[in-house]
Amino acid sequence: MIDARDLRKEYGDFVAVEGSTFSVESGEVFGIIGPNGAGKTTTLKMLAGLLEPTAGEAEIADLDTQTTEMRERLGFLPEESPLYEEMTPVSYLEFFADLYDVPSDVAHQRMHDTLDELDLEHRDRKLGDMSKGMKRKVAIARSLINDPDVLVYDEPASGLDPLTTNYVIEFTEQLAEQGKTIVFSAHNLFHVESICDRVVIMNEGQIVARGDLEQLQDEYGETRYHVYTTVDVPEAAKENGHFVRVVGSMDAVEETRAAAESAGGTVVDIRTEESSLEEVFLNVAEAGTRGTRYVGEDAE
Ligand SMILES: Nc1ncnc2c1ncn2[C@@H]1O[C@H](COP(=O)(O)OP(=O)(O)OP(=O)(O)O)[C@@H](O)[C@H]1O
Repeated sequence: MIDARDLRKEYGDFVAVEGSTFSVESGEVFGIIGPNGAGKTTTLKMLAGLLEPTAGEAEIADLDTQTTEMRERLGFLPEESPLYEEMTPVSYLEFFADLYDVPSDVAHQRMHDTLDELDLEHRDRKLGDMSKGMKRKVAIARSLINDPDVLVYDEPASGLDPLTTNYVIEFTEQLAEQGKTIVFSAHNLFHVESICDRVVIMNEGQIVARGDLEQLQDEYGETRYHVYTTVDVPEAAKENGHFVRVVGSMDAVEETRAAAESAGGTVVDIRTEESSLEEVFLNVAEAGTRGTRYVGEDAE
């Protein structure tokens, strides 16, 4: 559904995004994560046709992202979405429906259905008088007014309280269940982990790791084994009437078993724990940065 090939964006002599190649299948939820300044917003804006790549190209459903036809099939939610303060949610959404030539009866039904799902009241209140969470919901409704197949969401839950954040993340998940293809960036890796099928990790303008969570865990994470014993063993903690020692290898599991048996006890349970996306991310970030970021500098 989405094909990005060798995307590059330069601002003057600064390279914000370099050699970004990835594809997103129809119906997939695809996460772009990375530290501040990694190039996530720049990538998303190139996908949404709002920024022209310096080199490379992106296509959505075989349409170049710089074309109007493609933009009509896409819903973009910017990280910051300034809304027209004097408008109400209804007049604002009507305005955008008009831009997309959505017939007004269809637009009304659609906007109220979306606002119902988002639980947004006070639809005739001025946007300037609304809370940040309410404004975000209106911005989300705007991204859906043309009933797009593809959604590009930049930090959909940025700056929202935990309750509204959950609402927005669950809503995004529902959109995926309805068959929308979603590309989004987020700093909260727990959210990414909970709804993304695949992820790319960006650092300093480049994709430095990619895959589904299992692949990323295999490559950059570690398995921890929680070994439960009936007797105390070195480095064990007491837990619910047993002792538990957390180790990082099967050899250490066997050592723990031997220690328990020599103290007259046994191993009663072994549970495995995989790295979270957050740990994977930190491991990838620690693995190093690329060092050069300016046009003309030799890559290291
Ligand atoms: N218009 C611009 N002119 C010059 N540099 C820019 C411009 N827009 C972005 N940059 C730079 O490009 C780099 C990537 O920015 P981008 O906004 O894509 O990062 P990001 O990963 O989305 O960061 P964040 O997580 O902080 O939102 C940053 O170093 C930023 O300062």
